[in-house]
Amino acid sequence: MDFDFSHHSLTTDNLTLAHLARGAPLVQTLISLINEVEVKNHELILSLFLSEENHCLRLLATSNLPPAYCSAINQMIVDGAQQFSGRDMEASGFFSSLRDMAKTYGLHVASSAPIPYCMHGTHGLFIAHFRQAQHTSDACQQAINNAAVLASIAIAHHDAEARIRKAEDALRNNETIMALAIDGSQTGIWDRNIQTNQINYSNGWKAMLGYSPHEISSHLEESYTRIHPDDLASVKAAMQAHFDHKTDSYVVEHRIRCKDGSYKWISSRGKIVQHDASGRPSRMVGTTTDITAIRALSEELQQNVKLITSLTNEVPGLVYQYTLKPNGDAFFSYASEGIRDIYEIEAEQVAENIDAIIQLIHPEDLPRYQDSLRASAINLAPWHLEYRVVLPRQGLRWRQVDARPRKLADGSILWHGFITNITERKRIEIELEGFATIDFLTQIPNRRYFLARMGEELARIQRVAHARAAVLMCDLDHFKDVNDRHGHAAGDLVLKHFAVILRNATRKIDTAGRVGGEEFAVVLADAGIAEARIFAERIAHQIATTPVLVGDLSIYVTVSIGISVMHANDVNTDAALSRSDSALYMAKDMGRNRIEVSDV
Ligand SMILES: Nc1nc2c(ncn2[C@@H]2O[C@H](COP(=O)(O)OP(=O)(O)OP(=O)(O)O)[C@@H](O)[C@H]2O)c(=O)[nH]1
Repeated sequence: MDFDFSHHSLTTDNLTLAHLARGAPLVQTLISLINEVEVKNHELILSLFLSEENHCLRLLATSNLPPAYCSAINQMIVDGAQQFSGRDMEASGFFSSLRDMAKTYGLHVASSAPIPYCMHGTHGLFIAHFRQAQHTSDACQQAINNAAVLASIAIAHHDAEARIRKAEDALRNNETIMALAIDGSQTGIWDRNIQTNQINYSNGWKAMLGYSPHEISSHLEESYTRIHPDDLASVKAAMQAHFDHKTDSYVVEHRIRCKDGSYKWISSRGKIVQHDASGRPSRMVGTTTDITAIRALSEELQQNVKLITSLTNEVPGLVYQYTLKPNGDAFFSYASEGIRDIYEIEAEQVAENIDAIIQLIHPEDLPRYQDSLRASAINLAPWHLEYRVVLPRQGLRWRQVDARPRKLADGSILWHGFITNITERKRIEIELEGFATIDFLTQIPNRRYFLARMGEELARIQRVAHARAAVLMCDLDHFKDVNDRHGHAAGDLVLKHFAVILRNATRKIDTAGRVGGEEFAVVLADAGIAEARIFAERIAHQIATTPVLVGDLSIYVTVSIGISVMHANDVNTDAALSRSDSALYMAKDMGRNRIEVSDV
């Protein structure tokens, strides 16, 4: 039996659109649509299935289709959109199996209509059943097609709304995160209309200064009254620089008055974000961050640095930090003002390398200086040294260094230490040493005592007829090489070793002394040239054949010796000494490791 579907479809459209306008849930809208079509034909049962991504059908809306039959359709797989076109259903394998299944539920498949989606494709399809077997009229098919279009609109509308809701949720979420971040960073936001000079502040901005949301006006001029008078010029200059395109953004730190009259330090940043049609800036937005606490902390830090600097500058001498990099680069990472007195240079001169200092160290002390520093680095042992410097203004001066090394993660070594002026102490020490009789290093008579003993011997010769005495000057050969090759400490051991040889070789009536760095002298009482030569040969042989052991090293040295005898008519001790010295000079000249006798 036929029905006037064309009149009916108009009512259905309106009803469906009314549902959409009301924002009714999708399924409710679709069921109302289905009811509207069914109510005009009692034999018709409409059902709407969505096609899933896995090519299955899923029931979305029906009023009268038996649930068990719906579940069976839900399991069916559809192979393509073309099968959904109603008139072709006879040709479709899907519909022939659907028709067989419908019969088991006492129903007859009448027709179907795809639910269009965009230009091509479908959301799914309407399937129409009849309770009695009958022909589907064109008008009926038209009504089903029309319902399919309306369903498509309802589904698209629903999808669009869902997308908008999702975007709104994401935006709200972002806004919440942004608000939390701004709150947590003690930051307020401002927005300035450059042409009207109105500024709007966020509530957080106002709260930062202790104001409630309605307490601050939006006049630019009023904002200037809150800026500390001493900072106003720099704030305006920073703003102008940005307006004049001299800066990418407006950035300034200044003080601002709070509601209670106190001042806070703030960091204000902003940027022009809009221009009017003629290109003039029209809007600027920015942030204001409370940096009072950070400023206070940095001021405290600066005070501490000042305190440490003035303390180190007050300490007499040079307080310093010295760095030795794994690649050998060395420099003073810190040097107090004392460097001007200790080395007569500026800290900057040694901030990158220490050449300026190396040049000032006395050449004789430089090897000791470098050896001891190296040893401190290798053993990570405290560095202590007394050494001489030759300064442009002060001349020869004594310095003492004391420093502690520490190894850093990158392999560098860092010393913290100080260098003091010990010139006066050294002067007294040297003076006192003059009064002493024993040489500290070798523990044999020193030069002063040796000359005194020589004087006594000369007096004896001048007093006693036929009395004799021989004078030997001994100088170790190439001693500088020993120092250079094995270090100063090894050189000291060699000096001590030779002193022991001399002490063991001399009698009570003889005197052996250290008269210079590596120079030794001997007075042999009651001895002439022949006895002196035998003595000289003995000690020369001993030193040449008994090595000094330094660790695994055996250091061999030789000695050159000059011999002369004292004369009763010598005016002083210098006479015999200088004759022996000339003979020694000859021995050196003739190739070293030799004994030469003065012929005078
Ligand atoms: N280890 C050590 N070396 C010293 C001491 N006093 C002086 N010297 C060093 O002795 C060396 C003497 O060197 P030179 O005068 O050039 O003589 P040399 O190398 O022995 O050469 P010749 O005498 O010509 O064979 C210098 O390098 C001094 O630094 C000391 O107390 N200990």
